[in-house]
Amino acid sequence: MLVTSGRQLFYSVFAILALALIASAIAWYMGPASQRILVVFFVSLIAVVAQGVYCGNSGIMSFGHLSFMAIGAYASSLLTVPAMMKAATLPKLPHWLASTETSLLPAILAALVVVALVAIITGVVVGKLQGEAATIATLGLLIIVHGILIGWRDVTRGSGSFFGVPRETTMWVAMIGCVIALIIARLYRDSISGLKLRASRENAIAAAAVGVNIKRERLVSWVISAVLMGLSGALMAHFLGAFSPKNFYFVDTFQYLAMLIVGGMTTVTGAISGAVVITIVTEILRHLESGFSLGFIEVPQVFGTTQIGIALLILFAMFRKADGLTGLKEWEERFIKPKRKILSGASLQAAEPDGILTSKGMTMRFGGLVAVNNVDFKLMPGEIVGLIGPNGSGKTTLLNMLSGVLKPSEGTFKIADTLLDGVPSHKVAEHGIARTFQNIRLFNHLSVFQNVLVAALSTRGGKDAESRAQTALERMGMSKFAEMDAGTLSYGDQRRVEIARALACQPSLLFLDEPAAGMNREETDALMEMLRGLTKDLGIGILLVDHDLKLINQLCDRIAVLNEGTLIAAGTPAEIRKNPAVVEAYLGASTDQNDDPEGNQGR
Ligand SMILES: Nc1ncnc2c1ncn2[C@@H]1O[C@H](COP(=O)(O)OP(=O)(O)OP(=O)(O)O)[C@@H](O)[C@H]1O
Repeated sequence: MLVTSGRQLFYSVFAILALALIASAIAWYMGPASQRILVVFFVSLIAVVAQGVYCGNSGIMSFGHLSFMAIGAYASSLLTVPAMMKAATLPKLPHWLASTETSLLPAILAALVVVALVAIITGVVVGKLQGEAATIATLGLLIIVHGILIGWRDVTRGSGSFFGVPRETTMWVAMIGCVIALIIARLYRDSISGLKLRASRENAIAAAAVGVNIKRERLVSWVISAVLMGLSGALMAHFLGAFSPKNFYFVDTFQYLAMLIVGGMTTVTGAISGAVVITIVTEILRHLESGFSLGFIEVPQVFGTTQIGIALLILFAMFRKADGLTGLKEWEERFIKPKRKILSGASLQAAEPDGILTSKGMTMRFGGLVAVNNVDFKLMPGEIVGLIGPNGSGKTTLLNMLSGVLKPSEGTFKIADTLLDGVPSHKVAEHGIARTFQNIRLFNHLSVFQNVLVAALSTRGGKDAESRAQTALERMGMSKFAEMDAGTLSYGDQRRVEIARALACQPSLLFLDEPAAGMNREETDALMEMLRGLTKDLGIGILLVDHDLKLINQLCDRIAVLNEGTLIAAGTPAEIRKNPAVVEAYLGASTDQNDDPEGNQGR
């Protein structure tokens, strides 16, 4: 399923086809030299867009993707090189491989299967790592595969040239391959998997909290990008006719990444723009590299002019256009407004009305600091419980444990009879717990609608996702902002969108971490009404952390008080107001609670 407007996709695919055909027609008219440049451009563009599928959507830079290009090149060439040639140049090949001689298409398909298998294995390993560690692992992959290619002489001819490959990548073959790759990359970006991955790139903790299985989505994009990379390698091999491991190492990695960075990592538009700019600059600099005359002065030959020029271009892009020349949006997302069908309102009723949360002995230690100490706690659907305490008393840490963001040092918690301690955040979300964050964690560069849709798609098996997303936005009064980027909204609206995103999960229990922060009194009162509605109409149980004691007192059925990580009191608002331990710890011993029955001091 695709999650973008059909209109936008139609224009995108149409533009890809039109551009490819126009470029091919011009090159065909201009002759063989132009056609050769265009073949290299098309094949390079496949590699760039392939890297974008992983790097752009996941936000993790990969230095290792040329390994897949190499595997695609060698695997397909081993199948297409004539048997007689193989007998002469690779005498130690296994018999079945030495005698196999296929045409280009089956060879490519077989090579892509090999690439996909290697990608699945390496993807599982790389997927265990985060951020820079994952990037370094991809660098390791590049070096390992390069080493294998050099060492496996019987199959690859080592560091020597692998020659005799039929030159079957014509301009039209390269064009078809490129168009297929671009369309796959574009469709992937707006597939359910692509959207979830982009959400995790924006904010991994929030994505997991709404049910996104980030490891799985990264693996999917890794495999798709590897297969496209393999296609690029196979086509490159059958264009060059001869190649060696150094064609798939650092220099070309740098070249393709430069195209991606300069154009814009996250879009197909960016990949195309980057490939065009770098190809033109490379062609110009290559001509200048051997020296040139300015009329009055002779500029001598300078080796490395091309690489230096591209590096300067990257620096320029980093300083002036950090998101690349085309930014974070596809061209059609900027110019063509999506049309959404209004779907009949899906119910956001608590999906597990008997999903009672019970925790026992919850403890969290950060080194020597006990942030939460042996806390027992209960929350039922349909009730609102306030969690209060001075700054640093452990409220957010408790919420983080109960939502799977942090693994408790000790203690257990369960929903109904299902034990959840140690369960990752995305699985906790599937059991009916949704949350918002103290420091707003929206997917800033996704639209408001996409923010909420990700949550709906990732929970309840994705059933009625669009309809749930629309209903959640309506309930929070945010429908009017649906197509705006979430990061551009005011603070208060961002908090409302975060609650709408949590509601789209159709939770039984909702944790709100300081939802009224940044709101004025009027907005806070409206929020209070809205939260009451959630418990009454939908039967959702709310755990509310806030320093606004007026809000807590007026809204909550029960209040739990933490001090220095320990639960010091629990009871009705009236009981808590009279509790001397609370007054002592929370309001300060000198404060007479009767002076302020609304308890506004803690704000
Ligand atoms: N990831 C972490 N690593 C180390 N210490 C942490 C971490 N998270 C929280 N702490 C510490 O644990 C204690 C409890 O922090 P927590 O944020 O849970 O308190 P809080 O009651 O939510 O505070 P506030 O009301 O200011 O939000 C603090 O001393 C804090 O510095």
